[in-house]
Amino acid sequence: MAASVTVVPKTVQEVAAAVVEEPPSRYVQPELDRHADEMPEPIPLIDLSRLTDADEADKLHTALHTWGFFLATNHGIEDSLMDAMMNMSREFFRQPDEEKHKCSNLVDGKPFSVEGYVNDKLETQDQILDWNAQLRLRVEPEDERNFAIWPSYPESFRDVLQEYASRTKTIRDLVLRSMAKLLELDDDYFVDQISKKASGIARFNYYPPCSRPDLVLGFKSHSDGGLLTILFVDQDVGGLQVQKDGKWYSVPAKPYTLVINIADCLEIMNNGIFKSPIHRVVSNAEKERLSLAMFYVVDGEMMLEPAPGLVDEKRPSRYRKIKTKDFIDGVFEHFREGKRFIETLKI
Ligand SMILES: O=C(O)CCC(=O)C(=O)O
Ligand SMILES: [Fe+2]
Repeated sequence: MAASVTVVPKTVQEVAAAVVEEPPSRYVQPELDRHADEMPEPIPLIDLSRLTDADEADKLHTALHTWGFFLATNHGIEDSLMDAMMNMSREFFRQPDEEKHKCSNLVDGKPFSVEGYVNDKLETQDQILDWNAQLRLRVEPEDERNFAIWPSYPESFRDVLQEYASRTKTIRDLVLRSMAKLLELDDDYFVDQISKKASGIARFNYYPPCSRPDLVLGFKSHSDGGLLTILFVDQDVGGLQVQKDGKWYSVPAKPYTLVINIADCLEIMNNGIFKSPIHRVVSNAEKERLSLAMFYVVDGEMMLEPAPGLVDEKRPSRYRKIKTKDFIDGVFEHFREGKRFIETLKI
């Protein structure tokens, strides 16, 4: 086992700015095969304004069953709000380092919080880092928004994010209700699991171009730890790939559509009927890429377990019960090593 160390690396933006030819070895993925196939059939594009129609609900069912991902249109967020959100993010990341560090998650040089302009903890010497800088901000519960750490530049960042977050929360509930219906649960089953203490994190990802995209990953292979993720990807810059039956497929970037995926807590709650997809992001040499992922989780004190209505003799519970907080801690620990904690809970 590698010796444990706590080293705070430079953020990837600082590293990327200094790199001329080769990325430092800490970022180099051994034997990376970044190839992905075209999807045999495109990921279904779901019209969220028509989810009560049987044909649209069927499409959602197919998407969740096949990919765990779907593309969403007519989601209720105006193009202008999406543009504003992405532009704010771009402006934030383009600031000089000392400005961004005002939102740092460090105290005395050590990471203290999941929130902020993030420096990930380096737990071991051989941990490989992603070619990706992040700003993470808690948006739920609303009364726990820590504005002290939210960027004050660009000036309207705060208002735009609050508006954006109120829209994605509505989308979250709409999708959770549709999923419950597809699983023949009470429509509100999943929504009712979300108490006032449930959290929502906005994660702004910034992927600098990399001179050697064949050596690094923007985001290493993982599944999301929460309940549901609502992702908004920069126009025209691809890179997201999803795994199915051990093969990688490219997820197309489509302007003004959202990419929504099931995450691990929901896989447990639906007893593995819909899986939380494994995905990653490959880097590119020319263009910077941005994305904004809204992660929704249940309250940390809640016990995670399959919905009783989805457990019977034919389909016994497939996951061990666990407190959500312990689950999320396990997700972070395993992610650093490129592993998935959910695998350890399978019965
Ligand atoms: O940037 C992307 O397309 C995906 C980001 C992602 O997977 C994540 O933030 O968990
Ligand atoms: Fe993800």
